[in-house]
Amino acid sequence: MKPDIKICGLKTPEAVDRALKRGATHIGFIFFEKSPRYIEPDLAAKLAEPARGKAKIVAVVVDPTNDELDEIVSLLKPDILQLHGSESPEHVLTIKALYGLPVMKVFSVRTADDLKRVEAYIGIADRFLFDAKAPKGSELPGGNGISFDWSLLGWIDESIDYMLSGGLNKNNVADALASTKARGIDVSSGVETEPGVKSVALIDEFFDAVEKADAPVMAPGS
Ligand SMILES: O=C(O)c1ccccc1N[C@@H]1O[C@H](COP(=O)(O)O)[C@@H](O)[C@H]1O
Repeated sequence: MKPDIKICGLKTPEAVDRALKRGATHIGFIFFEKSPRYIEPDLAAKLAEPARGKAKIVAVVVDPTNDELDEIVSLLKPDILQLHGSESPEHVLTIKALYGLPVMKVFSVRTADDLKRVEAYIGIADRFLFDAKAPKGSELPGGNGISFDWSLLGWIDESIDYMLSGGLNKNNVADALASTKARGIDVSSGVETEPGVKSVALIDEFFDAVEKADAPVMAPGS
């Protein structure tokens, strides 16, 4: 089955356009002010316009207040809220009830312990996203361009719908898909020339790598 592909941290019409042309199923906008990918909600709304009905529009927020969510939801009208902080199951339920939107809850992973609380969110979060835990000293909870040990996800049942992120790029995405049961992949730094600067060439190369990974292996002579 073809994986969902989310290109995250978009800030230009060129990058949005290329992601859509290549078949991104999700495009993400970052509403975390310390991020080099931060974008004002009104600008994100304009950039997202060509994606409506073609790809899911994802608002990435970190321990958001209701005021922040009110502004983002009313301007951007996202399809999904990506909760990338330490939102409790109760907070996720409150957000879902307030905004009526599906939630993708992020778990930041370095060790097996980081996955202990997943069960508490089953039946509450609509989807999970497993990302690498930020290195010490980083101000960003995500978007650090580093991977984690994917074998830690081995116990996660196939019935659990999750995306994978953290340092994915054209060189490791095939391996990531082969080594996990991720139904989707999410990339930001891996399609950038520097933090916050997306490259259409790298977006192309990322999609090429996913397509190659997905292509059936032909028997010799066939
Ligand atoms: O990208 C950011 O700056 C960011 C800031 C705050 C929360 C999440 C952020 N990005 C998310 O991080 C992952 C993986 O990024 P990368 O490919 O390792 O750079 C992705 O889910 C982004 O949504």
